[in-house]
This record gives sequence, structure tokens and C-alpha cells, in this order.
Amino acid sequence: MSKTIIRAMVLPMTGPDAFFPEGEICIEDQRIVSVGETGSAPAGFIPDRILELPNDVVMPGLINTHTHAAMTLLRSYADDLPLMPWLQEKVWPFEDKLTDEDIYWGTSLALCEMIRSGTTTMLDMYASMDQVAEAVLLAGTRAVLSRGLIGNGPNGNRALQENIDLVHRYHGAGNGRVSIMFGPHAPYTCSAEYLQKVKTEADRLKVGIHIHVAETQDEINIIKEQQGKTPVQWLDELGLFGGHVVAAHCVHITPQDMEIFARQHVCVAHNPESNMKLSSGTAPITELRSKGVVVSLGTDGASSNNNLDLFGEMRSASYQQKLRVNTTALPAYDVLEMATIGGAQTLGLEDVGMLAPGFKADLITIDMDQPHFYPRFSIPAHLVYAAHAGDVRTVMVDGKLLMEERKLLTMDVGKVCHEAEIRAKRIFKELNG
Ligand SMILES: CSC[C@H]1O[C@@H](n2cnc3c(O)ncnc32)[C@H](O)[C@@H]1O
Ligand SMILES: [Zn+2]
Repeated sequence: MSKTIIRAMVLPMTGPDAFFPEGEICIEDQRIVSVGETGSAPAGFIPDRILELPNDVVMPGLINTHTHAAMTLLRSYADDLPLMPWLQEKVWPFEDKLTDEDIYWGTSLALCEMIRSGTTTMLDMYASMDQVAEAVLLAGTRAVLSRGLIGNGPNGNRALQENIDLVHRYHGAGNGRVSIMFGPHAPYTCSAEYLQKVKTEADRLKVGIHIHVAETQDEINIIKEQQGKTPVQWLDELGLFGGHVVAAHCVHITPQDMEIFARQHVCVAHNPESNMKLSSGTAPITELRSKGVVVSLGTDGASSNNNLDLFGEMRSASYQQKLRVNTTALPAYDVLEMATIGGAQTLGLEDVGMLAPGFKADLITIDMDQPHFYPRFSIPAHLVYAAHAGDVRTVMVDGKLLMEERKLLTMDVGKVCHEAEIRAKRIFKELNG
């Protein structure tokens, strides 16, 4: 049994007006017991640890709903290219050389970066997912993991079996910190028959599906030529939707596609920085949200971003919609919702994303006693428009501290950076002599 009290400014993300300037959160083991003003702890709650952080804001941990964690090994390896040449000429040849251990260390590097920037949960899609799961279990974060499935390639069936095995081995592991989805890569890398097989397995094992959808105009052209309809309409007619589906990107979608998402409760993972860097386009986020579609935020991998910082992603998401629509689009609180409770809804996690009694204690604190946070007119505006990754002081997941005073408690950052550097450079040498 462990009992903790955190005293700080509390932004619980339970509604736009909920804020406790002199707040207090009580935590027992993995869960939050109470949230309120200082002095609101239940009678008889005797903590064995008190974190006095009066100049910090405590808020839910951020949730990254689309990434390829181990792609940290490709950071700054392949820049300034559009999606297809980037994948075909640079990324896939590099990924062909990755070993299971490389993916373990690349994922660990991503987890160091995520914890240090306030991300407590990720939805990942990659290969060697047992190693990814082990890295997550050791780091102490929460993750939903999917085996990336390129159905049209020679390994499509083997990869599908790996995804099935992953469900059996890791769904619910780490006291529920790890769960599994299926990861068909995209409409242009999976046939109709393959996607239907994936859907059958996902339904049988009662887990969700994570897929890239409508990322580029090239994808729309390919699928329209092959199928005579948009990727979203094709996937809908194939029967892929209807269960729990997370669609990443969704840049080039029509009003009819948005109606399908709303009707089928497809959740969208928006990746504004990757979409800008690959020059893919600007997703119609305000329209999706006004149709009732759940939209959350992802960074995509570190090769198309090139960081895993959701504070930057929140700012980019807001600014991008303001540029596309007008200045009232995606105000600060709405973006914070996308990065917290919206992320939890996207991942089907019912007890994270807010600070409320009964919820899991996945939370972060941000040091507000810094010049760029004065004067304090609006905490949500500060967090979205002024904060950066380095402002995160404390990270807790499942009631366990993963970072205190910016020191990682579960990971050896020096060792992780060293392993990542030598492994990435080895592959570079293998490819370039
Ligand atoms: C088979 S594992 C996942 C696969 O996806 C690749 N990937 C990374 N970013 C993107 C993106 O924006 N669109 C499509 N595919 C992407 C990654 O390199 C892996 O090969
Ligand atoms: Zn992706």
C-alpha cells in the first residue's frame, strides 16, 4: 500500500472551468482517491509521501495516439522528402537492417524522450513488438501496441501471426499498462482479403485496429484507381470499421468520409507535424470534431517529425487549424483535451486522461515558476502556446514516479543514448559502406 499527496495547481481536465489554484490530489497505490482544494483529502488519509509543488501545475499525462517509437533510430537520417520516396528509398531499406535488439533500444530512447516531455501513454505500430512491450514494461509507461502489418509483402501472414501472439502474451500485461491492437499498415499496403482476415482476428480476440488512412493525395489516387472510391469508403465497405478503430492522419477526407467516421465511431489520430514535414497536407480537424468524431494527437515516428514532444504537437495542431480556418479554431483547452481525455477515448482506456477519483494516477507536473509563464492569465494557454518539453518536472504512471526533478527513475538515459547511437550508426555503415 502506498499513499501520496501532491499539492500543486490542479488542472484535472474534467471540464473547462475545473481548476484548483491551491489544489491537492490524493493517490492510493495506482489510483486517484480525491482531487480538490488543499485540505480536501479524505479523513484518515495518512500519506507516506507528500510532493509540495505549489508553483507546478499537475495535469493528466499526455497521450500520443500514433507513433513508431523505434524510429528514433532514424531521426535526422531521412529528411525533406515526401511520404512515398521517404518510405521506399530511405526508411524501408534502413528498417530491413533492424534487429530485435535495435528495436528494443530505439523504443527505449523514445520512452526516455516521451517521459521527459510528459507523455505517459503511446499507441505504437512497429515490428519486434515483444521487445517494444518489454521496453515499455521496464520504463513503467502505459502503451497500446500493434504489430505493423504490410499485407502485400512476403511476410504478411507471419506478421499477422505475430500480432495474434502479441495479444496472447501481452494484452493486459503490467497490471493493465500494456494492451494490444492489430496494425494493418495502410490501404495501399494491404489487400481487401488481408484486411478482412485482420478484422476477423481483431473481432475474435476482442481488440481494436490501428491503421494509417488517407495520409496523402497519392494514396487517394491509388485507391480511387484500384477501387473506384476513397480509402475511407473502401475500408467501410470492406467491413473494417464498426469495432474499435484508430485511423491515423486522415488528411485527405471528404464530408462523406467524415460521416462514415462519425457513424462508425472511428477515432482519428491527428499528426500535424508529420503531415507538415512530409508535405502531406492539413487535416480538417475542426470539421471532424464538429461532426462528433473523437480526435487525438500523435507525433508519428521521430523520422517524420523529428521529435516525440506532444507540447510542440499541441501548439502545431492549434496553429495549423487557425491558419486553415481562423484564429478561433482549436483554442488551448480543446487541444489539451485532444492530448489527454481525447487520447484516452481514442485508445479505449476508460480510467486515464483525467484527474478524478477512481482514475489511474497517470499525471505530470509542469514547473510554472519560469519567465515564459508570467503573468498567469490562462494556464491552458500557457501550456499550449508557451510551454515546452523541458518544463515537465514530474511524471507518474499507475501511481509510480517515473521522473522526479527531471531525473528519470526507471531508465539509464546515458546507456540508452549510447546504445541508440552505435546501433543507428552500424546500420548507416551497412547501407552506405
Ligand atoms: C510495418 S511497421 C509500421 C511502418 O510504418 C512506417 N511509417 C512510419 N511513418 C509512416 C507514415 O507517416 N505513413 C506510412 N507509414 C509510415 C514505418 O516506417 C514502418 O515501416
Ligand atoms: Zn505512422
